[in-house]
Amino acid sequence: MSSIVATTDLTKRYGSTTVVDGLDLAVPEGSVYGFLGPNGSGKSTTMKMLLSLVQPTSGEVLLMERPMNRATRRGLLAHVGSLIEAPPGYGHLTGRENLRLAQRLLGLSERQVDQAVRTVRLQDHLDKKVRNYSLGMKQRLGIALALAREPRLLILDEPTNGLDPAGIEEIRELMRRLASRGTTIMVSSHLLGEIDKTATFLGILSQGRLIFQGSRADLFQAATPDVVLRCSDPPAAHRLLAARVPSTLTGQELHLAGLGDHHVAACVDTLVSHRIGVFDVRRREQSLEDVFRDLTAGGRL
Ligand SMILES: Nc1ncnc2c1ncn2[C@@H]1O[C@H](COP(=O)(O)OP(=O)(O)OP(=O)(O)O)[C@@H](O)[C@H]1O
Repeated sequence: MSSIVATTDLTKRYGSTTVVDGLDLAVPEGSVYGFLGPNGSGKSTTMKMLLSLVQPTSGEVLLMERPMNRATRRGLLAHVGSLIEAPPGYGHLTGRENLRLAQRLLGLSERQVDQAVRTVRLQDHLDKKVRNYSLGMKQRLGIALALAREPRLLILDEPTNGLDPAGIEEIRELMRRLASRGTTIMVSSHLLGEIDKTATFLGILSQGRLIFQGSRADLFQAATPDVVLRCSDPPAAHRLLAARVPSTLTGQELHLAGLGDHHVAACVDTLVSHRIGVFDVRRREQSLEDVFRDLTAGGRL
């Protein structure tokens, strides 16, 4: 699969603070790439570097397999639509007037604008002033402006921020529709649940570093779920194992964190050799939220 966005060692420093730290991003063509990370982890800065709105301190950006630089920037960005931070649009103008402005500015056809408006389902609200739009409508107008040039790649920074559940679902549904037509979407969020169901690929950022990149299945595989162990003498087992592995005693269950299969076997061995009967050993069921929380809290992987 070819990468429509690829970065090598992409880094941004402000003074002595590194806010984006050596990113090697690979966004597969045709994917919905969920770019996740807590607030302040560097998502917006990264997206701005991809769009050449912020100059990287070091590293390289390839869009559509071509390096982004002063000479290629204009040509490459003609294939990219974006919505970064606050939705664009002049409040004192109507939706239609805003679209007309963009149409003239970007040299778009009537058909392109019409189609974009229909895609975001804004055709019945075009004569209203944008300042009277709901946040969801403003976001949809922003996406329509980004879509009108029929981009191969759409970069959306927290498009569901501040929306109510219905608005969030609308944006999700829109992303799914666009993806099914072949547009690659890179979408950021600090809330996994908001893009989890839409994203086919995930990149997770923590303190400027990419701590995971891959499919959802890869993520589950890479994160080691806790082992839950029941045995004949939980307090004794806890005393025996706590020195070697992070272990907590919850009621009659012992929870062992971050253990690979061989370590689990070694723990069971230890218990049995101390005449503690092992009743049950299983991996804890975990949601994607748990994995995300563990990863971003501990910065491990
Ligand atoms: N122009 C700037 N000068 C100095 N520091 C900056 C600048 N822009 C961003 N930062 C810092 O870089 C860090 C990452 O910010 P960024 O906006 O990229 O994070 P984010 O993951 O998008 O978070 P959020 O969701 O809150 O926007 C933050 O600590 C921010 O304060």
